[in-house]
Amino acid sequence: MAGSGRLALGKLPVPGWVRGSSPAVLSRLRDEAVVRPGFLSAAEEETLSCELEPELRRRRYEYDHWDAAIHGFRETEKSRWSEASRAILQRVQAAAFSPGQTLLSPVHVLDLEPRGYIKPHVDSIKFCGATIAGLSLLSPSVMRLVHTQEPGEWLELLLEPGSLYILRGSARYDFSHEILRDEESFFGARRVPRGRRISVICRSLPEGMGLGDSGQPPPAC
Ligand SMILES: O=C(O)CCC(=O)C(=O)O
Ligand SMILES: [Fe+2]
Ligand SMILES: [Mn+2]
Repeated sequence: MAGSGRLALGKLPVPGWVRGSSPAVLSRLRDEAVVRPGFLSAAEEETLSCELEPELRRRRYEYDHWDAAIHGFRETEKSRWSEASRAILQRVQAAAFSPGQTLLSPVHVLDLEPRGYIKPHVDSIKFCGATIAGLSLLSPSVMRLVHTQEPGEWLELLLEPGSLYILRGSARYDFSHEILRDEESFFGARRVPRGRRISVICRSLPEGMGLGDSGQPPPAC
């Protein structure tokens, strides 16, 4: 089965890009922490990175605020996209969100330098709804999810360039997520060397939250 990218774990087939603390956790989060490797074609990856590069290059990487979740990063909130990128984002929307969900309108773009990493956190429930979907570009990385009440329950997602991950429901609310720093970047025994990684993150609005009186979208998470 290894050749097909799936490992049999008990009766449950587990994709080769998800690891977990137990079959029970893997089974419970099967539809709530999802990775789709190769979601983007090589041409689509190129389209996004070429469009993002000039905007990101104008910014400086930020480091080590003592309480900050993200280290070695620059970011932007992007509302205007080329037609080709809009088509990609629409594919993300169709793959990750239900028709009833409204998306936060600027898309969050995060550029982590090779030494950059994201500490465990849960995205703000004030500003983000039940679903988070992210495209990864340039470098592979490992995203670890840990249950906030039961630290023995965890999941690791291998995020190759061109992959899409989706966190929803319990994986989004009850588990923290983090991107491992280079020194700790292993997927099981497999070393996943970190280079510069760009992520493009779409989020749903909290349920019942429209644009409000101001007509302005809420701030990003
Ligand atoms: O880079 C990612 O894919 C995740 C970023 C993240 O967790 C955040 O901005 O809250
Ligand atoms: Fe996050
Ligand atoms: Mn954030």
